[in-house]
Amino acid sequence: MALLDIDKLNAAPLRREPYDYLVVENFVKPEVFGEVSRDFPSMDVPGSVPPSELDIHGRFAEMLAEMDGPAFRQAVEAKFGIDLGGKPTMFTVRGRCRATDGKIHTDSKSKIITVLLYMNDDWDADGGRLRILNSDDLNDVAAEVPPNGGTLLIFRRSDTSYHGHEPFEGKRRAIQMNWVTSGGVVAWEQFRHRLSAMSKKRKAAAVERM
Ligand SMILES: O=C(O)CCC(=O)C(=O)O
Ligand SMILES: [Fe+2]
Repeated sequence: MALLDIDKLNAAPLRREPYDYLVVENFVKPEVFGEVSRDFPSMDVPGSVPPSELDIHGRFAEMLAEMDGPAFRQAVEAKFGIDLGGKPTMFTVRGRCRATDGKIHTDSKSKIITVLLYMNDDWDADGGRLRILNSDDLNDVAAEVPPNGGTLLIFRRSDTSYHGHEPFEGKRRAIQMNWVTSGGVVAWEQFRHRLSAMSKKRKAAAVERM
């Protein structure tokens, strides 16, 4: 059975202002969300981690495979009027938010489309709600997306695709998927993540020795 509600994505309006984006609540079908959430990989590090560094299994693995499959790609292509054939995908997973996360940015130029899929239960906190911004000002808000379980946000990266959120510290689960310009980008990003993970482990070991 499909875990993702592609029909709901097809029916969602594409917003054009301040840049191209759309939001779909309950994109992960509510009847399977609990199982997907149960299989979310356990993560002890903050920051975004590539799936290759995690124990990806069960329903969560099935869901990533669906996101990486042709039905989802074709729906995004139709919605955004874009050809993603031959463009590699890149995934990262986040389990925790640091107080320093959420600063305004547009995403790097190598990203063509950014997909965010949130995996929290209902979100009560004031912080951590992603804002689609009209400018590089966190109060110049076009839309706010609470990272509730199953909510999908997709936007077309551009020099003005400003987004960010008020600080939040603690458990905040999200999957980011990008279609990127080339395979070299994916290799470079994975290398960068590995370096960063190594340096975090070294720091943790140094603290233990103290
Ligand atoms: O977690 C989010 O809501 C957004 C994260 C983000 O913008 C990023 O990692 O580039
Ligand atoms: Fe971003």
